[in-house]
Amino acid sequence: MSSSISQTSIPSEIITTSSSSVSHTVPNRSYMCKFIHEILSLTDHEIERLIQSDNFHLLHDGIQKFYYENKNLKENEINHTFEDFLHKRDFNYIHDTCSYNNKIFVDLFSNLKPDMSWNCTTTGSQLNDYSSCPFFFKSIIELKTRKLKTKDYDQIASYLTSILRYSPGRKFIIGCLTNFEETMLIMVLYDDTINQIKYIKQATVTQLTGLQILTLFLSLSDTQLGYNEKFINILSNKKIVFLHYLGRGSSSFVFYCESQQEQLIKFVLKISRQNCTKEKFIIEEMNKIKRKNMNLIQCMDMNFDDDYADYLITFNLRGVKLDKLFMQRFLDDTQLLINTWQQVHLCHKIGYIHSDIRIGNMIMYENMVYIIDYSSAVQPKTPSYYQGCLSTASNGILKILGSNSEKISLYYTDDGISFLKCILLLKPYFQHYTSIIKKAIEDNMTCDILPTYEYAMKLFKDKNIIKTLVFLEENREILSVDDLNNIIIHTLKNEKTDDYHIDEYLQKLKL
Ligand SMILES: Nc1ncnc2c1ncn2[C@@H]1O[C@H](COP(=O)(O)OP(=O)(O)OP(=O)(O)O)[C@@H](O)[C@H]1O
Repeated sequence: MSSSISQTSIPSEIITTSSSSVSHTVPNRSYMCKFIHEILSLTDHEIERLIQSDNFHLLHDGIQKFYYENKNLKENEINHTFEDFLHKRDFNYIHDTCSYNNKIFVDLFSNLKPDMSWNCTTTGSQLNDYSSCPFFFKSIIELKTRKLKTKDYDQIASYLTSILRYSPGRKFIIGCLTNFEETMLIMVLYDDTINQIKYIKQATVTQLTGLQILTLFLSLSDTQLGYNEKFINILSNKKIVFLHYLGRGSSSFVFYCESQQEQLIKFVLKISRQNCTKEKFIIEEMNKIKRKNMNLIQCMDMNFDDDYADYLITFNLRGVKLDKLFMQRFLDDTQLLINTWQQVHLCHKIGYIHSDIRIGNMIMYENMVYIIDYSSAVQPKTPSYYQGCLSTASNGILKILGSNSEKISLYYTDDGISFLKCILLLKPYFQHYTSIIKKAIEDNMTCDILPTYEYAMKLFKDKNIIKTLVFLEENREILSVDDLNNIIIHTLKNEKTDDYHIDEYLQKLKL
């Protein structure tokens, strides 16, 4: 399988670890080179005017003095000293984050720590829990005390990418890499049309000195950095208070919140870089046709009435991830499995394929399992870039992704296969292969997943669940929603019985 998989989709989790924690490094990241004025969308003349201004001179001379006084400091010391320097000059919102440990910050950057973060904080000069949410970041500065290296570009580019991929509607972000004598601007852009991130670095040919470029960077406005405050305003206008951070997906952060308007309503808020209208629509349509007592997640109408409201979605219940004990119950309790599957079937009934069925997209609430995250859902015969996870994708999908990176069509059966693969990955006899698949995702070696499934499915060909999987793979393109439902329910009901002749049942269906 080619590396194209990692470009068109964001690998997702296997069991509990978040998909996006897998890797923020893109192998062989390629950069376009542009002049400073192109990166900043300014003319040479505008840049010239800026650097002639009194404010620029004042800041530039201050940084120069700072540099000469502190050039012998160690890297971790210089961050802190530079923070002090900036705060004294009213740059209150740039923080030394070398050792910042807040959970959201740690999750956002996958345990790595940018040197300095330029945030939009509501609480003055202190970083607090929620000001390290991705959509509060304006930029990142990486401070080095040695010559800049290629790996430094990659490091800052991955920080900027993390912010960009979780910032609703944000098109680009500009960061700064400096050792004071040399400064480089890096721009990361999101091209929604081709679902790809692009990297731009500043051309080394420039008349400006490192200190001038750094001063110029610090003088940039929010808009020039790609930051848009309008989105944040919705949250403050609606007086939404964040109570708990619940987790993140590959394009969203999720919080338990309280609305401080008339009624103190509590709800789950997902803030996504992607438009959530489709996900909202699907959940609402499913709720219209669901049976009375069926467990199903619901959206809440918070009247966000704003352009940016499309990047927000609210849910009625706050679940928890399936823990070890519950996963065991999930495996043993046939009725629980059927209830969970029925939510996927309902999604099919309204004409959508969930396309990201995995344990990480199941939450537990009052002893029931709820399927979440309908954001990757697609309609059959509608080619699109695959956004689901790879660890539970059907072999059919894995094969196609291995040979091209174009849009692909999915089938309802793909969800059935993913559902059974979720169970398979938890089975004791499959654990060796579960580890291989998990490692393949972590190491970005997604090409190993398909052969692992193919090999293990031959090895365990007598297991009932594998017999169904083989049948579903063979008939992936032709099974109707109802046939698929019957097969899955039949398999779940009979999966644990030894004298079960699934072949006969499946052959009957084939006829
Ligand atoms: N209702 C909820 N209750 C508790 N936690 C939730 C809820 N909804 C989402 N979460 C948490 O937030 C995480 C991200 O949510 P979700 O999977 O919907 O985001 P996403 O960005 O669309 O994900 P994906 O990576 O699949 O594209 C979930 O894995 C889960 O941990």
